[in-house]
Amino acid sequence: MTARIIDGKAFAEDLRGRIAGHVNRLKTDHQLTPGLAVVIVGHDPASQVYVTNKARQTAEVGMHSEKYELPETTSEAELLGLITRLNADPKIHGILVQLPLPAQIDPTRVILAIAPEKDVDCFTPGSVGRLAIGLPGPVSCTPLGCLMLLRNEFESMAGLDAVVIGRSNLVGKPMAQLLLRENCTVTMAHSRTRDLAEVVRRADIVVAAVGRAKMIAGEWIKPGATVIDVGINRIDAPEKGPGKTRLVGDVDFEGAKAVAGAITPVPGGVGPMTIACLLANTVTTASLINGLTPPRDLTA
Ligand SMILES: NC(=O)C1=CN([C@@H]2O[C@H](COP(=O)(O)OP(=O)(O)OC[C@H]3O[C@@H](n4cnc5c(N)ncnc54)[C@H](OP(=O)(O)O)[C@@H]3O)[C@@H](O)[C@H]2O)C=CC1
Ligand SMILES: Nc1nc(=O)c2c([nH]1)NC[C@@H]1CN(c3ccc(C(=O)N[C@@H](CCC(=O)O)C(=O)O)cc3)C=[N+]21
Ligand SMILES: [Mg+2]
Repeated sequence: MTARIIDGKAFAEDLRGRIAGHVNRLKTDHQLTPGLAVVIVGHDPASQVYVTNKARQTAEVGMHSEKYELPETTSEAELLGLITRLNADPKIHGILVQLPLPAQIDPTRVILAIAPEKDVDCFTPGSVGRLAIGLPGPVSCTPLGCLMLLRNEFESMAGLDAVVIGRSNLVGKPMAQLLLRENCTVTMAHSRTRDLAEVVRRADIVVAAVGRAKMIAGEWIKPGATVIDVGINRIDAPEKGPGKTRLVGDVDFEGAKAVAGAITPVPGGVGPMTIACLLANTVTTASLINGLTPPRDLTA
Protein backbone atom coordinates (compact mmCIF):
# COMPACT_ATOMS: atom_id res chain seq x y z
CA MET A 1 0.00 0.00 0.00
CA THR A 2 1.15 3.50 -0.61
CA ALA A 3 -0.49 6.35 1.25
CA ARG A 4 -2.43 9.15 -0.34
CA ILE A 5 -0.63 12.43 0.20
CA ILE A 6 -2.82 15.00 1.94
CA ASP A 7 -2.27 18.29 0.12
CA GLY A 8 -2.31 20.88 2.90
CA LYS A 9 -0.89 23.49 0.58
CA ALA A 10 -3.85 23.26 -1.81
CA PHE A 11 -6.37 23.05 1.05
CA ALA A 12 -4.86 26.16 2.64
CA GLU A 13 -4.97 28.05 -0.65
CA ASP A 14 -8.66 27.31 -0.91
CA LEU A 15 -9.21 28.40 2.69
CA ARG A 16 -7.32 31.64 2.04
CA GLY A 17 -9.65 32.30 -0.88
CA ARG A 18 -12.63 32.09 1.48
CA ILE A 19 -10.84 34.26 4.06
CA ALA A 20 -10.16 36.90 1.40
CA GLY A 21 -13.90 36.95 0.65
CA HIS A 22 -14.74 37.55 4.32
CA VAL A 23 -12.05 40.25 4.62
CA ASN A 24 -13.52 41.97 1.59
CA ARG A 25 -16.99 41.94 3.12
CA LEU A 26 -15.69 43.33 6.42
CA LYS A 27 -14.00 46.13 4.49
CA THR A 28 -16.93 47.07 2.27
CA ASP A 29 -19.83 46.47 4.68
CA HIS A 30 -18.20 47.54 7.95
CA GLN A 31 -15.13 49.64 6.98
CA LEU A 32 -13.11 47.12 9.00
CA THR A 33 -9.69 45.84 7.94
CA PRO A 34 -8.58 42.94 10.15
CA GLY A 35 -5.05 43.57 11.46
CA LEU A 36 -2.50 41.08 12.73
CA ALA A 37 0.71 41.76 14.67
CA VAL A 38 3.39 39.10 14.73
CA VAL A 39 6.17 39.27 17.30
CA ILE A 40 9.29 37.18 17.08
CA VAL A 41 12.12 37.35 19.59
CA GLY A 42 15.45 35.80 18.64
CA HIS A 43 15.87 33.21 15.92
CA ASP A 44 14.17 29.87 16.52
CA PRO A 45 14.42 28.15 13.10
CA ALA A 46 10.78 26.94 12.98
CA SER A 47 9.60 30.43 13.91
CA GLN A 48 11.66 31.93 11.09
CA VAL A 49 9.93 29.67 8.57
CA TYR A 50 6.58 30.70 9.99
CA VAL A 51 7.25 34.45 9.80
CA THR A 52 8.58 34.34 6.26
CA ASN A 53 5.56 32.51 4.89
CA LYS A 54 3.03 34.49 6.91
CA ALA A 55 3.85 38.01 5.80
CA ARG A 56 3.06 37.32 2.14
CA GLN A 57 -0.18 35.46 2.83
CA THR A 58 -1.55 38.08 5.21
CA ALA A 59 -1.18 40.69 2.48
CA GLU A 60 -2.65 38.32 -0.10
CA VAL A 61 -5.98 38.03 1.77
CA GLY A 62 -6.19 41.82 2.16
CA MET A 63 -5.37 42.12 5.86
CA HIS A 64 -3.26 44.69 7.61
CA SER A 65 -0.13 43.17 9.10
CA GLU A 66 2.74 44.31 11.28
CA LYS A 67 5.88 42.38 12.06
CA TYR A 68 8.12 42.95 15.08
CA GLU A 69 11.48 41.18 14.99
CA LEU A 70 13.20 41.72 18.32
CA PRO A 71 16.78 40.72 19.19
CA GLU A 72 17.57 37.57 21.23
CA THR A 73 18.64 39.87 24.13
CA THR A 74 15.22 41.58 24.47
CA SER A 75 14.12 41.88 28.10
CA GLU A 76 10.77 40.69 29.42
CA ALA A 77 9.84 44.31 30.25
CA GLU A 78 10.51 45.44 26.67
CA LEU A 79 8.36 42.64 25.25
CA LEU A 80 5.55 43.34 27.75
CA GLY A 81 5.73 47.02 26.75
CA LEU A 82 5.23 46.14 23.10
CA ILE A 83 2.28 43.90 23.94
CA THR A 84 0.66 46.66 25.98
CA ARG A 85 0.92 49.00 22.97
CA LEU A 86 -0.51 46.38 20.60
CA ASN A 87 -3.36 45.63 23.05
CA ALA A 88 -4.38 49.30 22.84
CA ASP A 89 -3.92 49.67 19.06
CA PRO A 90 -7.30 49.75 17.28
CA LYS A 91 -5.74 48.68 13.94
CA ILE A 92 -4.66 45.37 15.52
CA HIS A 93 -7.15 42.55 16.12
CA GLY A 94 -4.74 39.68 16.52
CA ILE A 95 -1.44 39.40 18.40
CA LEU A 96 0.82 36.43 17.83
CA VAL A 97 3.93 36.06 19.98
CA GLN A 98 6.07 33.28 18.61
CA LEU A 99 7.24 30.55 20.93
CA PRO A 100 9.75 29.53 22.12
CA LEU A 101 10.97 32.75 23.73
CA PRO A 102 14.57 33.27 24.91
CA ALA A 103 15.33 31.99 28.43
CA GLN A 104 15.27 35.43 30.14
CA ILE A 105 11.57 35.84 29.24
CA ASP A 106 8.81 34.00 31.14
CA PRO A 107 6.34 32.81 28.50
CA THR A 108 3.47 32.62 31.02
CA ARG A 109 3.80 36.32 31.90
CA VAL A 110 3.83 37.19 28.23
CA ILE A 111 0.80 35.07 27.40
CA LEU A 112 -1.18 36.55 30.31
CA ALA A 113 -0.35 40.06 29.02
CA ILE A 114 -2.07 39.50 25.67
CA ALA A 115 -5.55 41.06 25.51
CA PRO A 116 -7.86 38.00 25.49
CA GLU A 117 -9.96 39.39 22.63
CA LYS A 118 -6.80 39.61 20.45
CA ASP A 119 -5.52 36.14 21.32
CA VAL A 120 -5.34 34.53 17.86
CA ASP A 121 -3.15 31.67 19.13
CA CYS A 122 -5.78 30.62 21.71
CA PHE A 123 -3.16 30.84 24.47
CA THR A 124 -4.93 32.85 27.19
CA PRO A 125 -6.84 31.03 29.95
CA GLY A 126 -10.26 32.24 28.78
CA SER A 127 -9.67 31.03 25.21
CA VAL A 128 -8.32 27.68 26.39
CA GLY A 129 -11.36 27.31 28.65
CA ARG A 130 -13.80 28.19 25.86
CA LEU A 131 -12.19 25.60 23.62
CA ALA A 132 -12.42 22.98 26.38
CA ILE A 133 -16.13 23.54 27.01
CA GLY A 134 -17.02 24.08 23.36
CA LEU A 135 -17.85 27.80 23.30
CA PRO A 136 -17.22 29.83 20.13
CA GLY A 137 -13.97 31.77 19.74
CA PRO A 138 -10.55 31.35 18.20
CA VAL A 139 -9.17 27.80 18.17
CA SER A 140 -5.41 27.09 18.25
CA CYS A 141 -4.19 27.51 14.67
CA THR A 142 -2.26 24.30 14.15
CA PRO A 143 -4.83 21.97 15.75
CA LEU A 144 -7.61 23.73 13.82
CA GLY A 145 -5.67 23.21 10.61
CA CYS A 146 -5.12 19.52 11.42
CA LEU A 147 -8.82 19.13 12.24
CA MET A 148 -9.85 20.64 8.92
CA LEU A 149 -7.60 18.20 7.06
CA LEU A 150 -8.92 15.27 9.11
CA ARG A 151 -12.56 16.23 8.57
CA ASN A 152 -11.84 16.20 4.88
CA GLU A 153 -10.56 12.61 5.19
CA PHE A 154 -13.35 11.11 7.31
CA GLU A 155 -17.12 11.01 7.12
CA SER A 156 -16.94 10.59 10.90
CA MET A 157 -14.09 10.10 13.35
CA ALA A 158 -16.36 8.66 16.06
CA GLY A 159 -14.80 5.71 17.85
CA LEU A 160 -11.46 5.93 16.08
CA ASP A 161 -8.29 5.57 18.12
CA ALA A 162 -6.31 8.81 17.90
CA VAL A 163 -2.82 9.26 19.31
CA VAL A 164 -1.35 12.71 19.78
CA ILE A 165 2.40 12.68 20.36
CA GLY A 166 3.46 15.83 22.21
CA ARG A 167 1.52 17.67 24.94
CA SER A 168 2.43 21.31 24.43
CA ASN A 169 -0.12 24.04 25.09
CA LEU A 170 0.48 25.19 21.51
CA VAL A 171 -0.27 21.93 19.69
CA GLY A 172 -0.71 18.67 21.59
CA LYS A 173 -3.24 19.66 24.26
CA PRO A 174 -5.67 21.61 22.07
CA MET A 175 -5.37 18.92 19.37
CA ALA A 176 -6.49 16.30 21.88
CA GLN A 177 -9.48 18.50 22.82
CA LEU A 178 -10.57 18.78 19.21
CA LEU A 179 -10.21 15.03 18.56
CA LEU A 180 -12.21 14.32 21.70
CA ARG A 181 -14.92 16.61 20.38
CA GLU A 182 -14.96 14.43 17.23
CA ASN A 183 -15.60 11.44 19.51
CA CYS A 184 -12.22 9.81 18.97
CA THR A 185 -10.70 7.72 21.75
CA VAL A 186 -7.71 9.96 22.43
CA THR A 187 -4.32 8.96 23.82
CA MET A 188 -1.71 11.60 24.56
CA ALA A 189 1.90 10.49 24.38
CA HIS A 190 4.94 12.48 25.52
CA SER A 191 8.58 12.11 26.53
CA ARG A 192 7.68 9.91 29.53
CA THR A 193 5.49 7.52 27.55
CA ARG A 194 6.82 4.02 28.14
CA ASP A 195 6.37 2.24 24.83
CA LEU A 196 5.67 4.82 22.15
CA ALA A 197 5.88 2.30 19.31
CA GLU A 198 3.15 0.22 20.93
CA VAL A 199 0.92 3.26 21.52
CA VAL A 200 1.30 4.44 17.94
CA ARG A 201 0.61 0.94 16.60
CA ARG A 202 -3.00 0.99 17.75
CA ALA A 203 -3.84 4.39 16.30
CA ASP A 204 -6.18 5.00 13.37
CA ILE A 205 -5.12 8.66 13.53
CA VAL A 206 -1.59 9.71 14.46
CA VAL A 207 -0.78 13.38 15.10
CA ALA A 208 2.94 13.91 15.65
CA ALA A 209 4.01 17.19 17.34
CA VAL A 210 7.34 16.50 18.97
CA GLY A 211 10.06 18.45 17.21
CA ARG A 212 12.40 15.53 16.49
CA ALA A 213 13.28 14.78 12.90
CA LYS A 214 11.83 11.48 11.63
CA MET A 215 11.48 9.97 15.11
CA ILE A 216 8.18 8.20 14.31
CA ALA A 217 9.22 5.08 12.41
CA GLY A 218 7.24 3.68 9.51
CA GLU A 219 7.04 0.27 11.23
CA TRP A 220 5.11 1.83 14.11
CA ILE A 221 2.22 2.90 11.89
CA LYS A 222 -0.90 0.74 11.72
CA PRO A 223 -1.64 -0.21 8.11
CA GLY A 224 -4.15 2.23 6.61
CA ALA A 225 -3.81 4.83 9.41
CA THR A 226 -4.03 8.56 8.75
CA VAL A 227 -0.84 10.38 9.73
CA ILE A 228 -0.72 14.12 10.44
CA ASP A 229 2.86 15.34 10.79
CA VAL A 230 3.11 18.68 12.58
CA GLY A 231 6.88 18.67 13.12
CA ILE A 232 9.06 21.27 11.43
CA ASN A 233 12.70 20.27 11.66
CA ARG A 234 15.57 21.66 9.64
CA ILE A 235 18.22 19.07 8.83
CA ASP A 236 21.42 19.09 6.78
CA ALA A 237 20.91 18.17 3.14
CA PRO A 238 24.38 17.55 1.68
CA GLU A 239 22.68 16.02 -1.40
CA LYS A 240 21.45 19.56 -2.26
CA GLY A 241 24.99 20.90 -1.99
CA PRO A 242 27.47 21.85 0.72
CA GLY A 243 25.89 23.64 3.69
CA LYS A 244 22.32 23.17 2.37
CA THR A 245 19.40 22.23 4.62
CA ARG A 246 15.84 21.01 4.19
CA LEU A 247 12.67 20.70 6.26
CA VAL A 248 11.43 17.34 7.52
CA GLY A 249 8.64 16.35 9.88
CA ASP A 250 8.60 14.19 13.01
CA VAL A 251 7.56 11.15 10.97
CA ASP A 252 9.83 9.08 8.74
CA PHE A 253 7.82 10.04 5.66
CA GLU A 254 9.12 7.39 3.24
CA GLY A 255 8.68 4.60 5.79
CA ALA A 256 5.22 5.73 6.89
CA LYS A 257 4.02 6.32 3.33
CA ALA A 258 4.48 2.62 2.63
CA VAL A 259 1.97 1.59 5.33
CA ALA A 260 -0.33 4.53 6.06
CA GLY A 261 -3.63 5.18 4.31
CA ALA A 262 -3.00 8.92 4.08
CA ILE A 263 -0.22 11.22 5.26
CA THR A 264 0.64 14.91 5.31
CA PRO A 265 4.03 15.86 3.83
CA VAL A 266 6.52 18.34 5.28
CA PRO A 267 6.64 20.87 3.76
CA GLY A 268 3.22 21.27 2.16
CA GLY A 269 1.05 19.69 4.87
CA VAL A 270 0.17 21.19 8.24
CA GLY A 271 2.40 24.31 7.96
CA PRO A 272 0.35 26.13 5.30
CA MET A 273 -2.85 25.22 7.22
CA THR A 274 -1.46 26.84 10.39
CA ILE A 275 -0.96 30.11 8.57
CA ALA A 276 -4.39 30.01 6.93
CA CYS A 277 -6.00 29.30 10.33
CA LEU A 278 -4.10 32.20 11.89
CA LEU A 279 -5.64 34.47 9.27
CA ALA A 280 -9.04 32.86 9.89
CA ASN A 281 -8.67 33.51 13.63
CA THR A 282 -7.84 37.14 12.94
CA VAL A 283 -11.10 37.46 10.97
CA THR A 284 -12.85 35.84 13.95
CA THR A 285 -11.34 38.19 16.57
CA ALA A 286 -11.78 41.29 14.35
CA SER A 287 -15.46 40.37 13.99
CA LEU A 288 -16.00 39.71 17.71
CA ILE A 289 -14.18 42.90 18.76
CA ASN A 290 -16.58 44.83 16.52
CA GLY A 291 -19.71 43.06 17.73
CA LEU A 292 -20.15 41.05 14.53
CA THR A 293 -20.86 37.33 14.25
CA PRO A 294 -17.72 35.58 12.97
CA PRO A 295 -18.02 33.51 9.77
CA ARG A 296 -18.91 29.94 10.69
CA ASP A 297 -16.88 28.23 7.98
CA LEU A 298 -13.59 29.50 9.45
CA THR A 299 -13.71 27.80 12.82
CA ALA A 300 -14.10 24.38 14.43
N1 LIG B 1 3.57 22.81 11.21
C1 LIG B 1 3.18 23.77 12.04
O1 LIG B 1 2.35 24.56 11.70
C2 LIG B 1 3.74 23.85 13.40
C3 LIG B 1 4.82 23.09 13.71
N2 LIG B 1 5.32 23.07 14.96
C4 LIG B 1 6.40 22.13 15.18
O2 LIG B 1 5.86 21.01 15.86
C5 LIG B 1 6.82 20.47 16.75
C6 LIG B 1 6.28 20.47 18.16
O3 LIG B 1 6.04 21.81 18.57
P1 LIG B 1 5.64 22.17 20.07
O4 LIG B 1 4.42 21.42 20.43
O5 LIG B 1 5.66 23.64 20.18
O6 LIG B 1 6.92 21.56 20.83
P2 LIG B 1 7.33 21.49 22.36
O7 LIG B 1 8.80 21.39 22.34
O8 LIG B 1 6.66 22.54 23.14
O9 LIG B 1 6.69 20.08 22.81
C7 LIG B 1 7.20 18.88 22.35
C8 LIG B 1 6.45 17.73 22.97
O10 LIG B 1 7.03 16.52 22.49
C9 LIG B 1 7.27 15.65 23.58
N3 LIG B 1 8.45 14.82 23.33
C10 LIG B 1 9.74 15.20 23.31
N4 LIG B 1 10.54 14.15 23.08
C11 LIG B 1 9.74 13.08 22.97
C12 LIG B 1 9.97 11.70 22.75
N5 LIG B 1 11.20 11.23 22.60
N6 LIG B 1 8.92 10.87 22.72
C13 LIG B 1 7.67 11.34 22.86
N7 LIG B 1 7.38 12.64 23.07
C14 LIG B 1 8.41 13.49 23.12
C15 LIG B 1 7.48 16.54 24.78
O11 LIG B 1 7.17 15.80 25.94
P3 LIG B 1 7.26 16.43 27.43
O12 LIG B 1 6.04 17.26 27.59
O13 LIG B 1 7.26 15.23 28.30
O14 LIG B 1 8.52 17.22 27.47
C16 LIG B 1 6.50 17.68 24.49
O15 LIG B 1 5.23 17.40 25.01
C17 LIG B 1 8.07 21.32 16.52
O16 LIG B 1 8.83 20.71 15.50
C18 LIG B 1 7.52 22.63 16.02
O17 LIG B 1 8.44 23.35 15.27
C19 LIG B 1 4.77 23.81 15.96
C20 LIG B 1 3.69 24.60 15.71
C21 LIG B 1 3.12 24.72 14.40
N1 LIG C 1 2.87 31.33 19.18
C1 LIG C 1 3.23 30.50 18.20
N2 LIG C 1 2.29 30.00 17.38
C2 LIG C 1 2.65 29.15 16.37
O1 LIG C 1 1.78 28.68 15.62
C3 LIG C 1 4.05 28.82 16.18
C4 LIG C 1 4.97 29.40 17.07
N3 LIG C 1 4.54 30.21 18.07
N4 LIG C 1 6.30 29.15 16.96
C5 LIG C 1 6.81 28.40 15.83
C6 LIG C 1 5.84 27.37 15.35
C7 LIG C 1 6.15 26.83 13.99
N5 LIG C 1 5.05 27.22 13.17
C8 LIG C 1 5.01 27.05 11.78
C9 LIG C 1 3.93 27.44 11.01
C10 LIG C 1 3.93 27.33 9.64
C11 LIG C 1 5.02 26.80 8.99
C12 LIG C 1 5.02 26.70 7.50
O2 LIG C 1 4.54 27.56 6.80
N6 LIG C 1 5.58 25.64 6.95
C13 LIG C 1 5.71 25.44 5.52
C14 LIG C 1 7.16 25.65 5.14
C15 LIG C 1 7.39 25.87 3.70
C16 LIG C 1 8.87 26.19 3.45
O3 LIG C 1 9.29 27.29 3.80
O4 LIG C 1 9.59 25.33 2.92
C17 LIG C 1 5.29 24.00 5.22
O5 LIG C 1 5.35 23.17 6.15
O6 LIG C 1 4.92 23.74 4.09
C18 LIG C 1 6.11 26.38 9.74
C19 LIG C 1 6.09 26.50 11.11
C20 LIG C 1 4.14 27.89 13.92
N7 LIG C 1 4.51 28.01 15.17
MG1 LIG D 1 8.96 24.46 21.65
